[in-house]
Amino acid sequence: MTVNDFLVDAKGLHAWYSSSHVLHGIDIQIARGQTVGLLGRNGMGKSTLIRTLLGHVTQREGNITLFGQDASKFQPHQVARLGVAYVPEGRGVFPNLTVRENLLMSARPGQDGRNDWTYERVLETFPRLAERLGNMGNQLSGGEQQMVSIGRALMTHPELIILDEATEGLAPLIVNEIWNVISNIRDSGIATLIVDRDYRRVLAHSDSAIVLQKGLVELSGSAEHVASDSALTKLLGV
Ligand SMILES: Nc1ncnc2c1ncn2[C@@H]1O[C@H](COP(=O)(O)OP(=O)(O)OP(=O)(O)O)[C@@H](O)[C@H]1O
Repeated sequence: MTVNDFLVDAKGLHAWYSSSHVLHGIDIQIARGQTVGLLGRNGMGKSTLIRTLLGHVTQREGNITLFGQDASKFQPHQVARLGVAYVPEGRGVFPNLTVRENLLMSARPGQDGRNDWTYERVLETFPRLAERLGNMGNQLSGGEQQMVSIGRALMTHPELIILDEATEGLAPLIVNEIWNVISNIRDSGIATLIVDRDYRRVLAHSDSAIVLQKGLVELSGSAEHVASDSALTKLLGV
């Protein structure tokens, strides 16, 4: 694999919130089309790692290469422009825009002109949304908001989608639907970084995984390797 095959190649990442040192030298790589699971107990630094890669955490050190470019000092809009879509914890749906407006607001073709995730395809993928196109964001259930958020991300034709706790607090049937969509995304060749509490499902849907403990990578490798490591359950506190 050549260097350019990595969409994300970050080395020695440190991050702080004021004087609180949260990431202590993390390496993470995501190859084109690859799904990477990011695991760790609460407060171990998963969201901070994501927000550091995206440029939201400004007190940071280390080297971040995104799509072959030095992005160590990039701001969030520069990262988004490269083709990185972020589905944040809490979903980020606009409450006073309709489902239709939420989906269409940021739609754009991919870097290479790719336009396969059309509005129609998103509605086929999430039939529930097709029934609620005129509803406001704040009239949607948590699951529907999550679907809007993922649909909107797909309509930006990203090379990489980052899903932070996409199934958090959702009913089991909706959780299954979201995981099916995650499989479809993977099959369609979009790289994905997934954070989710259900570590078994994360590992079943990932090519590789990294497990954080107190801002450091304690375990990493292929999903099979991580799943079979006897340290895993202890690191996750399960
Ligand atoms: N905005 C912030 N200001 C100060 N400290 C923060 C902030 N966000 C997170 N932290 C702290 O940074 C550490 C890492 O938090 P982070 O949210 O990255 O963990 P996480 O692994 O994503 O856990 P969770 O699943 O609970 O979100 C924690 O100690 C947390 O309290």
